[in-house]
Amino acid sequence: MTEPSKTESSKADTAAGSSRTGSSRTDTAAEATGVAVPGQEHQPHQPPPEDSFLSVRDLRIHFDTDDGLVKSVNGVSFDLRAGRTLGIVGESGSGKSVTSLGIMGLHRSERARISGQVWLGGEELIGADPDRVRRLRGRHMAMIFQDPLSALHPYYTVGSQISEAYRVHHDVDKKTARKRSVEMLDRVGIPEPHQRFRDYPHQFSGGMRQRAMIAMALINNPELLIADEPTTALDVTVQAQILDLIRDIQKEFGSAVIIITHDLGVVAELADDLLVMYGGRCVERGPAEKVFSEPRHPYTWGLLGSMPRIDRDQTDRLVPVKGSPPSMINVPSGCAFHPRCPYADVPEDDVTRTVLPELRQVDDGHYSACHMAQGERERIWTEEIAPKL
Ligand SMILES: Nc1ncnc2c1ncn2[C@@H]1O[C@H](COP(=O)(O)OP(=O)(O)OP(=O)(O)O)[C@@H](O)[C@H]1O
Repeated sequence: MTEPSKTESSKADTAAGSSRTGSSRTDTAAEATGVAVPGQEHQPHQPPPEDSFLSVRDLRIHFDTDDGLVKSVNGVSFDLRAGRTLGIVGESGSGKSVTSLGIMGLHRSERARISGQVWLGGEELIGADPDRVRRLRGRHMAMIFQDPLSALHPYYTVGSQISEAYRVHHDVDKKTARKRSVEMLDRVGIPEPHQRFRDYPHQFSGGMRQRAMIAMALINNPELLIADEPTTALDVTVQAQILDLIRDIQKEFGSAVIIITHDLGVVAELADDLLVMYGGRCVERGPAEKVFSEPRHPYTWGLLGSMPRIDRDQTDRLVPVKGSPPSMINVPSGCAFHPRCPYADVPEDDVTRTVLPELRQVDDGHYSACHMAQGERERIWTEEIAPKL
């Protein structure tokens, strides 16, 4: 990977798509990238596949809180090739944002315990020098947050922040950076971008702030773009524009994209692959079309509704699953989904309560972490349960 410019500043790091305050739950006071989870620090290092731009291996992120250890992410692994889009779905609190902030190296609190491996373009990030991670983050990765105010500094004009994000990584004068920033504001649908360039964030509406943050995230044509609910605050027309823009940037620059959303229309439209999270784990993963048409985990069945279809309406959202998400301090034993699983009561099914189901291949490139979708239980699943759903 090309070494980014050495003229980087922390303000520019902010502008390039990392967070001013991180998330509200991310401590920016310390610069450490976290401490290893006890017992996990001796994982053997396996190099990622050559065709993968981002490889995540056994990522675990826990937080030491006054109430106990919050086990937000418990062993997530995947590969993402350049030019591909991975959709991450799951209920609120399933660990989607913590995973993405972990990939970006944005868990800076000393209370964060992080282990596993994150390889970006062949370079390992977990445990790497924080300055190096910051440089990579500004130049090669960008993140679009749910809350644009977390990325925009209130004291600087929107235009100056976007320009600064560009200048940090390109040896250009202010005029050129300004021209490029105005172009980006225009591309994300900000009206009168020349005038709006001089406005402060509070002078923008919520939707415009979201678009300005997207402009800032995309200005350096990031090779990895993580979009966490990128279009939630926007009306349908602007949503479509933003999704088109993400797609255009991806096509033009072959970026790898991770999209986190509750909106099935967005994943159906953008994602090549889907990763379903529950209780900080990946419970199902595979080509989006397969996961939509033949979901193999009862949780995914629940989320998608009983008749999952790839051609869902744009406004469809993930369906709430009966029962409550697990506590991340006392994650249920065995399969964390078992207290809510309508099929955990099949005869002699103690295994769901005691044995953690591994993520196993159930079809070509399609993985499920459900005892029922594996081995002996495959028959119960395919012959008795699936036909009734
Ligand atoms: N800094 C932190 N300290 C303690 N717990 C945290 C911290 N950050 C996140 N958590 C907890 O980790 C769990 C996963 O949170 P995360 O934000 O990743 O969920 P999510 O799937 O992104 O949800 P949403 O869809 O609502 O954004 C939650 O229980 C959350 O409260």
